[in-house]
Amino acid sequence: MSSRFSAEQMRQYLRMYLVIGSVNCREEPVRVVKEALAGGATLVQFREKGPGALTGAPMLELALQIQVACRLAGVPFIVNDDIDLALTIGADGVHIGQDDALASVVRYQIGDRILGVSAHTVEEAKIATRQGADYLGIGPIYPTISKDDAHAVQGTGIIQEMRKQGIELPMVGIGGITPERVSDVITTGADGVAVISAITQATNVRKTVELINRKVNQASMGV
Ligand SMILES: Cc1ncc(COP(=O)(O)OP(=O)(O)O)c(N)n1
Ligand SMILES: Cc1nc(C(=O)O)sc1CCOP(=O)(O)O
Ligand SMILES: [Mg+2]
Repeated sequence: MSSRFSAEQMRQYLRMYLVIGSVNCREEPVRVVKEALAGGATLVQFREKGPGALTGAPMLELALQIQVACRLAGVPFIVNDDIDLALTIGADGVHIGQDDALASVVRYQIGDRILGVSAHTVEEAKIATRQGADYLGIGPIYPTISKDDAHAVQGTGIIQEMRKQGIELPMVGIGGITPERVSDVITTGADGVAVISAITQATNVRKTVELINRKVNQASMGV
């Protein structure tokens, strides 16, 4: 089974994918999300992880506030890692990695909600496809400050390799992506970019998201 969305719709959602948790933000996370949505973020992932991450009721409250902001903007809301949280609050989907629950089991648990899976190799991408993933997160493309246990930097070559080897699933590049790097990520075959710090640490979140969106559009049109 795949999600309620077509692959083409999924590709559109992946274009400017904000990944965010309170740990990543200099200012109030809900405000950052609202600014990013105003700038045209197309998908939002709640990733409450790392030193000082919220737990319990405060974490739930933040998730709900971000979900409401996404609903009002008509943008799907994805939960990272925590399937129970996603099901409890009625999120639009989940993102899991290779060290998280098995994708085929998660697909069964979440029905036709969106399922994103991290893949670092062509083999992992093939397995995730068979197990019902709707999209792949490929990274880290560049060095990242936002994930302590990130794999070795892969460069855009991994995206090119995945496409060359016949991986057709919608795909997003992640890790160290800045507006200047968007073009290379898209032209090598990604449908979009997933970004934490370049947005959450930006002095102007809305303008940064607008710029990334513009770069994704230009690169996908070959401009
Ligand atoms: C869009 C996207 N791609 C990759 C990841 C990383 O997932 P994972 O490997 O499970 O690592 P954590 O984010 O859970 O630390 C992601 N979250 N989103
Ligand atoms: C959450 C995450 N996953 C990665 C992977 O390689 O799978 S890299 C990463 C962190 C991305 O944050 P930033 O945009 O600040 O580099
Ligand atoms: Mg994970």
